[in-house]
Amino acid sequence: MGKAKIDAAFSKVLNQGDKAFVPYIMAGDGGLENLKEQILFLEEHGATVVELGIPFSDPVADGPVIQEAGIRSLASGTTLEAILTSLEGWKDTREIPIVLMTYINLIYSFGIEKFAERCKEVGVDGLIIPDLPLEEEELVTPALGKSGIALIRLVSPTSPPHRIEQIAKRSEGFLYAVTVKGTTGIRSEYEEGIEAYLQGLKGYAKVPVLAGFGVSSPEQVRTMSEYCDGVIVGSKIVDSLHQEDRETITALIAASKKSTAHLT
Ligand SMILES: O=P(O)(O)OC[C@@H](O)[C@@H](O)c1c[nH]c2ccccc12
Repeated sequence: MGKAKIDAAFSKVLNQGDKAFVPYIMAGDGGLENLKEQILFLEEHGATVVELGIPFSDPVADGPVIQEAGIRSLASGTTLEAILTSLEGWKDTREIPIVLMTYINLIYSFGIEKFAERCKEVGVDGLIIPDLPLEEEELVTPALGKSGIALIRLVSPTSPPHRIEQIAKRSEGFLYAVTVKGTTGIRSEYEEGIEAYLQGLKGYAKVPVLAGFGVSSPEQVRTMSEYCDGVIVGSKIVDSLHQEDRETITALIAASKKSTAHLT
């Protein structure tokens, strides 16, 4: 459970020569009653860990596709407690580790200690809290440490080097390397810099380094994975689930596997 479960999932994938693939989905988009089927689908098709977004009224770090998914989810009545209860109901059915992506406000109003305990109970293995800066981490790290839940840190190319080093050294579960400055779609201009940036992170991090933001095609999955341990794909997965286009999802996951690495 927890951190150890995430570590084991990455070791397994990386030891067999594949790259890690972490899909992001918004809990309750398409109805919370479908969460189990959605996650088991991702597990069955070879995802390494699922990043599960909790819908929130003020999602400052989410892009437009994810924001829309959050609005749909909230409109269908999804609550944090209902998500946790759903996860608890079938925790023995899944093997894939679950990482919740949620803002600090939600955790704070739930109660930090209570939240960490509840996460452990329902089989949540890690947390991503995008609006929790390094300086404020102490707010949650004692409770998470006690429950064995990994705190996944994010770094971005705009973080100053000493800060990147500090964050990377503390990383647990995996290090989330944001690969774009600002908006997506200008990847080719960054390619050279990105390679050095990701390889630099690998030098500091004690856990796998995964690249996220703007990865939306099998080709990008392969290219980005060359420089690190794998990728996180959000908007494209959320959009494909919403469009009921499961083939796009399986093709993205397949691109992280060694056996398809030669295909274009
Ligand atoms: O959507 P993209 O470009 O594929 O990037 C993943 C990202 O959306 C997902 O990990 C995420 C959703 N909300 C976030 C908030 C902060 C950081 C990351 C996220």
